[in-house]
Amino acid sequence: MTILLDGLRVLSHAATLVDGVDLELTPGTSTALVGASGAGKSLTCAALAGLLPPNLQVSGSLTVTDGQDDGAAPAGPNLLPIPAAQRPRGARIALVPQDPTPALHPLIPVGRQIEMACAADQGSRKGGDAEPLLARVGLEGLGDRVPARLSGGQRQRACLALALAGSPALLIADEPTTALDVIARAEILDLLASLTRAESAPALLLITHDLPAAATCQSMAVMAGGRIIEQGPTERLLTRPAHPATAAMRRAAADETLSSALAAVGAHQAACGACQSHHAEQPGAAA
Ligand SMILES: Nc1ncnc2c1ncn2[C@@H]1O[C@H](COP(=O)(O)OP(=O)(O)OP(=O)(O)O)[C@@H](O)[C@H]1O
Repeated sequence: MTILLDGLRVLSHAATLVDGVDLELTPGTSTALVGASGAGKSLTCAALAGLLPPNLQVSGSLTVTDGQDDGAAPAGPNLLPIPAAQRPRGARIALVPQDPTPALHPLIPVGRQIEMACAADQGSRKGGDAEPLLARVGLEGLGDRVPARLSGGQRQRACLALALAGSPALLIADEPTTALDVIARAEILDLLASLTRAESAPALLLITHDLPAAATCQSMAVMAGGRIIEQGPTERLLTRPAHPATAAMRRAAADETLSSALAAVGAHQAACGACQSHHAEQPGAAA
């Protein structure tokens, strides 16, 4: 199976917001979509997921080709003009939002919400079984809790389970770790990586500003000004970026780490200096 986005353009009146984006995604692989604020990442993903606001015009094609990757299988219909809810089963593209709270019903236990999503996917009135999905995202035994009784990381896991209930060909995670502490962040990145290794795994597209998070993906696409300026294996882009904007992002990420470490060392030395002179002034302090 291959998910092929070809020549995506998104326009708002005369303004071109996304300008000729091509992506090829295969189930079981992970791709990070990175770029500065306003580069066009969210609009690209909204177009992929069939969730663009109605004030925007879209052109290009998005096809999900089923079967073997030998080019023999016919491509499906162009999904770009088809809204998310009307896309055919097996060609669905799920978007996990940055903030899980508004995406979950506040009064319904998350297990029930997942059952309803499974039932909707199967077109049945009976609830589906939430347990396998709860287990897949590490929420075993927590299905009877309403979202307010879950941590931020657990709510993000519940959103992932809801997205997986539709058996998507592609799972898009939009900055899924922004609101999380470092431990929950690492756990969600680990979970996303494990989802792509599972049997009948979807393709994963991770939108992020966070280059260390992008490094957990096999490949990376860098956006600027509505275009993809560079894409390829993550290891190559992070070690030998070809485009100056990718190199600048890499330097900024490295400087950020270095400057915060230096600031922390400086603060520590200042505190130690103050502490030592305080002790030296005390009667009986060792010289
Ligand atoms: N509904 C809309 N109508 C008109 N312009 C829009 C709309 N949504 C986004 N834009 C514009 O399109 C451009 C790309 O926006 P987009 O949200 O895709 O950027 P982004 O790369 O996801 O940024 P960020 O990382 O800050 O979320 C921006 O200039 C933005 O102002």
